Amino acid sequence: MNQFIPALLESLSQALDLRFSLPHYHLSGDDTIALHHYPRVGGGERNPAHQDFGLLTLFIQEDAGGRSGLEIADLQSTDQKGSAAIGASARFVPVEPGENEITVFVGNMLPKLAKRHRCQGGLRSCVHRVASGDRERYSICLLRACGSDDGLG
Ligand SMILES: O=C(O)CCC(=O)C(=O)O
Ligand SMILES: [Fe+2]
Repeated sequence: MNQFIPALLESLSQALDLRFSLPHYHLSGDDTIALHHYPRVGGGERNPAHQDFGLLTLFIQEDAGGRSGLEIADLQSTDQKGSAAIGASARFVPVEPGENEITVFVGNMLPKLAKRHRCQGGLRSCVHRVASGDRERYSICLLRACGSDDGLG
């Protein structure tokens, strides 16, 4: 993990055409690993629409076949702001990663950093939720934060 994460972040810096190096902002970062177990639920949401606080979130989710329940908001489909209002108005799109794939979400801090570095590209924090489903679901999320001295908290 110690080598993989910086290499992945450097690749993302290039792919997103950022004018700064993402690994730099992680050297002193406080990270959170979240292990989720969602029981089967017939209706409603298992995790309501929200944005993650950090720079990026990396997900590994089991491939149990069928729909996992993880969905992202199409931010073009609403002019609302804030995750609750977006959650109530946006169109949601299922995220179905294949085997051995990692899903990467933009968190709240990355657009702020991009703005600070005057990067183009209109990065926006990903609004996501876990919908109901007739399968149990497990996921592992690594929420990457900035260091506390980066002034973005
Ligand atoms: O379990 C999932 O796939 C989503 C979890 C999540 O959104 C989070 O931990 O912030
Ligand atoms: Fe999340």
